[in-house]
Amino acid sequence: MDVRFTEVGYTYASGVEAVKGVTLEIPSGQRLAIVGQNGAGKTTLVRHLNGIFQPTTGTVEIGDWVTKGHTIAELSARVGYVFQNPDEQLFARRVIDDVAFGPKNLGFDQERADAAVAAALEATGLSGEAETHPHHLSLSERKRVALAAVLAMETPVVVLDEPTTGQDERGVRMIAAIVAQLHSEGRTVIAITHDMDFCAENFERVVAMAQGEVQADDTPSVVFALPDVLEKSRVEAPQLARLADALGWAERPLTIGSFVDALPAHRA
Ligand SMILES: Nc1ncnc2c1ncn2[C@@H]1O[C@H](COP(=O)(O)OP(=O)(O)OP(=O)(O)O)[C@@H](O)[C@H]1O
Repeated sequence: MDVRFTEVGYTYASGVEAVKGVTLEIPSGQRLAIVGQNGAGKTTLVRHLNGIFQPTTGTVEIGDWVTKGHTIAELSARVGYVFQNPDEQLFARRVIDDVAFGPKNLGFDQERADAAVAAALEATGLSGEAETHPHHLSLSERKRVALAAVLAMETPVVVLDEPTTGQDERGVRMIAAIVAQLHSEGRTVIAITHDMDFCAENFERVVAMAQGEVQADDTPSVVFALPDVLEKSRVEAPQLARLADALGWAERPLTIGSFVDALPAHRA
């Protein structure tokens, strides 16, 4: 399902203008990463997608719905939103109840709900924790419970706010596999991330933000080669690009695959 921000502005009651005139058209099935320094307006922007925020100016559309005409409950059938902090999202005494809440609420029949919950627990590596109290899990596991709770809702749009923060290598790989799976199912994935390696490996489009505005909007190869944008958004290029730079290479591979491909040309 496609998503459209048109000239979106958002000003907090405090007077902080957190988002200024953002226009983005995100086609169905795209994987889009939003990057930028703390306070750039990333979270404020994506919170418009599930109706938590309504734009002060402009419009936000999810498929054929303008968010202003729909409740948060209605929007939750189209947009699954995984909070940066799982403790803002989880409330049940057992992992399985947190994950089953969304499908039940959306009116899935029992068979579909059970299958969706089992698949979400499996994808997040939590099948063995179904009966556990979320508070007995680590923060990184609770983040995966929050992710599972959204996956189980099978929404056409999935928003991930800092999905890899606090995850170990295995957790990051699990999340990358989930992004790939969502993509293969034609679902739209929008993620905020500070992890540029994760961004370069898993997303075909990067929006860099600073001070509430879009500074660049292109493929990772283009955005990570714009020094002014990186500086203004306080973003560093992925590690492999910095390694290539340090080695004196002209090209800037962003992923392990492209680095390996470039290697033979540099063997003396
Ligand atoms: N509840 C709020 N009330 C007033 N101002 C806020 C509120 N939440 C955020 N802001 C301000 O809005 C601006 C954008 O913040 P936002 O959290 O959207 O940025 P961000 O890019 O998501 O940052 P981070 O990477 O830290 O999550 C900042 O100046 C922030 O201080």
